[in-house]
Amino acid sequence: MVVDNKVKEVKETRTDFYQKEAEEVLISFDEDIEITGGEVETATKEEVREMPVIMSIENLNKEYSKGKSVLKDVNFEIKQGELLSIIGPSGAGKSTLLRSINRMIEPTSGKITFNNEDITSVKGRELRRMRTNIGMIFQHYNLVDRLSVYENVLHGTLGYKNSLQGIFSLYTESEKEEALDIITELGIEDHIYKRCDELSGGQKQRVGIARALVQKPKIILCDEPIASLDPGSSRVIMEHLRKICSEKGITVIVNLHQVDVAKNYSDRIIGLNSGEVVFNGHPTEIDREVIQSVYGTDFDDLIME
Ligand SMILES: Nc1ncnc2c1ncn2[C@@H]1O[C@H](COP(=O)(O)OP(=O)(O)OP(=O)(O)O)[C@@H](O)[C@H]1O
Repeated sequence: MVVDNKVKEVKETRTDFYQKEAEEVLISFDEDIEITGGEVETATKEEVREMPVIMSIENLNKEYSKGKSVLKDVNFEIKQGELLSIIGPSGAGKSTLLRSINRMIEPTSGKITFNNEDITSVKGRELRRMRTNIGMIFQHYNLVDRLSVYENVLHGTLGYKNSLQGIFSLYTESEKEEALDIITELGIEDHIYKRCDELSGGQKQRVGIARALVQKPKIILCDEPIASLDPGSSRVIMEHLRKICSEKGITVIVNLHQVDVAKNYSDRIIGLNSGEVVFNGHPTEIDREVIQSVYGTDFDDLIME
C-alpha cells in the first residue's frame, strides 16, 4: 500500500512536470521571445532538398537496459551545410541520438553512413579519424578551466596529432595562426590569455565553438548549447552557429528545448518523442498540432520501473 502510494505520487509529479514543459513550449511558441532576435536567413524547403546527403541514419536503436528502447527505429538523412535542430521533451532521446552520431554512445543496432562510409562499427584509428570530422559543443562547455582560451582552442587540433605531440602540446605555426583567426572571428580575442574560469557562460561557449572549428569538422554537434545561457548570449551563440553553417558550409546539428529558437535559426527540424521521430520537416511546417505531437506524452511510458 505504501509502495502503491509512492508510485502514484512519483507518477503524478512526473506527469505534472511533462505537462508543464509542454505548456511552456506552447506559450513560448505563441509569444515573440527575445532570443530569436531579428530576421535570420535560412534555407527554403527546396534548397534543403537540393543539398547533398552527408550522413544517413538507418533503423537506429538504443537500449541502455535490455528491452527498454530509448531510440526506436530512427531513420533520417543529414544534409551537407544545413542547420538541423532536434527538439523534443526531456528524456525523448535527443542527447542519445546526437551522441550516437559520433559514437560517444554505441547504438544497440542500426546503421550510420558518413560520406558513403559505414561508420557504425569502426574502431581504433578509423574511429579517431572519423571523429576529427565531427566537432562537438556541450551545454556545460567541457573546457579545461585552468587553461587559457588560446590553449583550449588549440586542443581542438589534438585529434590530428600522435600521442607524443599531444603530450607536449606541439602546435605548428599555421595551427596557431588559424586558432587566432577563429578566436577573432568569434569576438573573444580580448580574452585570449585569460583562464577559461574567468569567462562568462556566453564567452565559454564561444571558446567551445572555436575549439570545434580548429578541428576543421564537416559536422558540428551541439548538445543544448544555449540551455545555460541568458537570452542575449543565447542569441549570439545561435547567430555564430548560423553563420558557420551558411558561410563555411559546415553541417550544424543542434539539440534545443526552445521551439521558437529552432524555428528561427534552422533549415530543418526533427521532432523526437519517446525515442521516435514524429516530425521531420521545414520550420515553416511547425504548427501547434506538430508541437502537440512532439511534446504530447504517453505518461505511462515515463514511469521508471
Ligand atoms: N547512460 C544512461 N544509462 C541509462 N539510461 C540513460 C542513460 N543516458 C540516458 N538515459 C535515459 O535515456 C532516455 C533519453 O535520455 P536523453 O538524455 O537522450 O534524452 P534528452 O531528450 O536529451 O533529455 P534532456 O532534454 O532532458 O536532456 C532517458 O529516459 C534517460 O533517463
